Amino acid sequence: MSFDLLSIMSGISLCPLTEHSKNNFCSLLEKQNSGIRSAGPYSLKYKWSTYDGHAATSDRVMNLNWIIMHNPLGLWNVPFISNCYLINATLIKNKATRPSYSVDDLDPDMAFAYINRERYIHMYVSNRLDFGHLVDPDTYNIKLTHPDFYQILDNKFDWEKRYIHENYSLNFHPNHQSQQAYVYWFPIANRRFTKELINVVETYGHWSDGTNHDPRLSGGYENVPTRDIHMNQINFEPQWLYFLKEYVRPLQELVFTGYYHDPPRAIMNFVVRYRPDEQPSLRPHHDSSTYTINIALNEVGVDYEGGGCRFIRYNCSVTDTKPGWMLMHPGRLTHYHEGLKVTKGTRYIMISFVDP
Ligand SMILES: O=C(O)CCC(=O)C(=O)O
Ligand SMILES: [Fe+2]
Repeated sequence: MSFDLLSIMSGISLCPLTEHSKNNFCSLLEKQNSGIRSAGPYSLKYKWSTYDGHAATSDRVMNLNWIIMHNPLGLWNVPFISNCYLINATLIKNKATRPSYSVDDLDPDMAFAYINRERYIHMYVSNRLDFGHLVDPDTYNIKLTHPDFYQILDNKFDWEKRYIHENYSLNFHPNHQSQQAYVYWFPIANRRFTKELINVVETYGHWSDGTNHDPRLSGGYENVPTRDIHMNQINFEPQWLYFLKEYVRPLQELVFTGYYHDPPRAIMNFVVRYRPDEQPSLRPHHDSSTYTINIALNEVGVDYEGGGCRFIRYNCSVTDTKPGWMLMHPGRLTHYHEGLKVTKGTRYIMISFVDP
């Protein structure tokens, strides 16, 4: 645990604070200078049901959830706080009120709250200011290239704000979807998403060799090989399937009406890399999917030249792709297609064969 002494106000916060949080803490304290205060950077998955016997009533559990939902705003006297709080320094100086973390076999946070209650030291939660959210140390892996990118299952709220395209919700406006030959086009991910995904796969670096022999597949054989990295190779498969369910499936239901498959299934989820001197193009084929998604990860004319996807039956080529925009098209039978030749630079796309 790291200690962050707040010099302006007399207090100690038991968690590293950002400048923004510090300022917010200080302005809170100016208004109410007493006791021990927890100010809002909750871990989103935190369960409030873990009080010891003294504090556990279902009423209280209800109330605390209510506070977290920001309704109504205020300063709340609560029986239990943990993870991130500010303690008035006078409580620490005085031996009789100094925090203690050990009582019988209680966990340290339970013991801390229990002793405060026994001593009539009030603990407060404020939800008046937004302090952001704590990450869950059990799932936040700082060894990953982009830990936040992996947080979709643990903190969907922040993940969505960080990675989903700012115009995603416009896809659901009537008549807003655009298509040609039943190839639909949607903004879905932002530039941070596309850049971080490229970084993650390039850092991993084990691209397939582009031959038909592919030990990653159950049959060991790939009929139409690309140079790619699968999501399970970067330990992102559960996260990716959740992305398909939460952000891709609703768009599919919008445009291919009457087809429901929740959750979507997908075994083949991979980033493809095209380069003139490696694999510049992909021969005509059908995908083994009910529908396929194809998200552009970088920018034509800037990062590469050429490239794109051509649907042969309709003589329809999509070459003006934009990073974070997703093509969605039927996989089998009608949408025989090819990857057009990249003549310069590197083109990256993210592909999923959904419901094979
Ligand atoms: O290059 C493209 O956009 C098409 C890729 C593709 O068809 C595939 O990976 O199955
Ligand atoms: Fe394909």
